[in-house]
Amino acid sequence: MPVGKRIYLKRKLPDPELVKGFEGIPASNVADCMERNCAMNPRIRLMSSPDHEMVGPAFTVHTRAGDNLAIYAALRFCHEGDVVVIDNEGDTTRSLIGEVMMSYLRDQKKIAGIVIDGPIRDIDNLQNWKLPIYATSTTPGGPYKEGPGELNVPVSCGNVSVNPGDVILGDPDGVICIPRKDAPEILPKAQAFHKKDDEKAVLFSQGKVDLSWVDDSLKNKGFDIIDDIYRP
Ligand SMILES: O=C([O-])CC(=O)C(=O)O
Ligand SMILES: [Mg+2]
Repeated sequence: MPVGKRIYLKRKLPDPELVKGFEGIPASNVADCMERNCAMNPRIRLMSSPDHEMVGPAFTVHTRAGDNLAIYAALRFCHEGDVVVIDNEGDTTRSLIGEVMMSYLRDQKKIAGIVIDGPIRDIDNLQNWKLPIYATSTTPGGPYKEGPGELNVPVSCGNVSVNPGDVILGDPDGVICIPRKDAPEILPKAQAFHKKDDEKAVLFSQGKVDLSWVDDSLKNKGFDIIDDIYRP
């Protein structure tokens, strides 16, 4: 098996009902149930205009920096409902994908979304699409198509480890990764957290909140509250 050029067609997949369960829960609420320790770096941001959250199992791509042969391979082998997650070795100089490839992924493969740790192009059209597209930036400079690269191996995307079949959740705040084996434990916690968070926002808006802990914390940490102006 040529390490660096392996295309795994199979992944362990999460229960589809479980994946569906995350729909409608803000990524921030789920992240809070994972000790706030699962969010991709904010360099990866929403580039399109979806009217829904992105959720689906990760179809992972490790591509050579600035090269999209492995992404073309993903076009062949990914499945409906997948979130295609692309590790581009941190390159920021070449777009990996544009409107042409995206059209195939949206209309033929019917993926749930795509997360690219690197630039894209053709943003004038893609920015209006409903397909959730996350990427770092844009550049007209295009990719090469030489390889190597691998599909459905562990990758690093936005500084987060993603395994094939992990649950990927994205909303306008950004993207998180919920490891497949942890997802059944996280879902009920996130559902409860979401309900409580909504209630908390209403109470805060009405001023029905006890903030005395802030005073205690400031005191314990040695803050100085000064009843004067700052003099440079
Ligand atoms: O040239 C490429 O490989 C990528 C591209 O612009 C497109 O998909 O529209
Ligand atoms: Mg193009």
